[in-house]
Amino acid sequence: MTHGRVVARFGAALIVRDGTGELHKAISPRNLVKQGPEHLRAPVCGDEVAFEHGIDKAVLTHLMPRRNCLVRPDHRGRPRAGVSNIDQVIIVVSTRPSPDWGLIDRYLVGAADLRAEAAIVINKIDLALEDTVASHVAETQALYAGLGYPVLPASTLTGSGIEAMRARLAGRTSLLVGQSGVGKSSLTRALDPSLEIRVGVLSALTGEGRHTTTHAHLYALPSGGDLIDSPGVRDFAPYAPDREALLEGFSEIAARLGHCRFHNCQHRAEPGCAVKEAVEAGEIAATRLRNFLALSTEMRNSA
Ligand SMILES: Nc1nc2c(ncn2[C@@H]2O[C@H](COP(=O)(O)OP(=O)(O)OP(=O)(O)O)[C@@H](O)[C@H]2O)c(=O)[nH]1
Ligand SMILES: [Zn+2]
Repeated sequence: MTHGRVVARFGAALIVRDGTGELHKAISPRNLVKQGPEHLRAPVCGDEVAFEHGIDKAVLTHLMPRRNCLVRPDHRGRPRAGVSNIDQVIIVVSTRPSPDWGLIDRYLVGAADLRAEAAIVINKIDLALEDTVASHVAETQALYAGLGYPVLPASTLTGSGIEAMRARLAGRTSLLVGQSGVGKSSLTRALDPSLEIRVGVLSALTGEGRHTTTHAHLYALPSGGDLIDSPGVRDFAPYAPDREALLEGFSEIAARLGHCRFHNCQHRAEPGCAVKEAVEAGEIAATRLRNFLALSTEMRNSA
């Protein structure tokens, strides 16, 4: 029996990496996992597995318990397991398009929902910007670093910040997320210049090149750590509303709850609201409260 990790999945076909880094084509028996919700039984990218070597394909024998699993609704709204065992969510924003704080806050809650760490990369710092954009970027850095999140400025063009990013990714499994055009693909290539060749190896193994751009992949970085690139989850938001994750994603607001005059305070217009007072005192950013209230409402409505 060999221990391995699922690096990609195409329908029933899996690619599993063993401890030496060698890739194997594999299949999973239907009844590999007999208990639990249907959508969590099949192996996904990121899973730790055990397998036996078969005649032309490896055959999975065990699916190890997951540390976490990103669940997303499919096109019919049913839950589907995406990728698993994520230690860290890397939220990529850029100077152009300029950082969207609503999106950052949503991703932070998503990371908390996974019980994963979060870090923010501000890409394209090489661009000369108008003053308003430059100050918004500086505010972004100050706001989120002030909340305790690592914030890493980077440029795939000059290579600035790429080493710091490698250090941040080493020794764990990270998921890159961020809106279209911020430079996720460029960052992935900057982190691992041999990536294109390795994508080719994967395509050759599966015989289906086009899948490599539409399916989740787990890449071992030469500098250490694994990077998950998953086109389907780039815009992920928590699937199942989770109050605990919301509070963890807004820890500075969570710390004030329970200090308002009214125990059922909605933190909107009530007198004696400790959260609003903190905003007025400049201790909580107004946008953070706005995003917190918007996400709370969203979660209540979908609960
Ligand atoms: N000036 C500058 N441009 C960059 C940098 N990184 C990426 N770009 C450019 O930004 C554009 C988008 O980069 P991508 O890497 O495709 O962005 P992405 O986030 O992967 O986009 P999607 O695939 O749509 O999700 C491309 O034209 C890149 O050349 C950078 O550091 N500086
Ligand atoms: Zn209040």
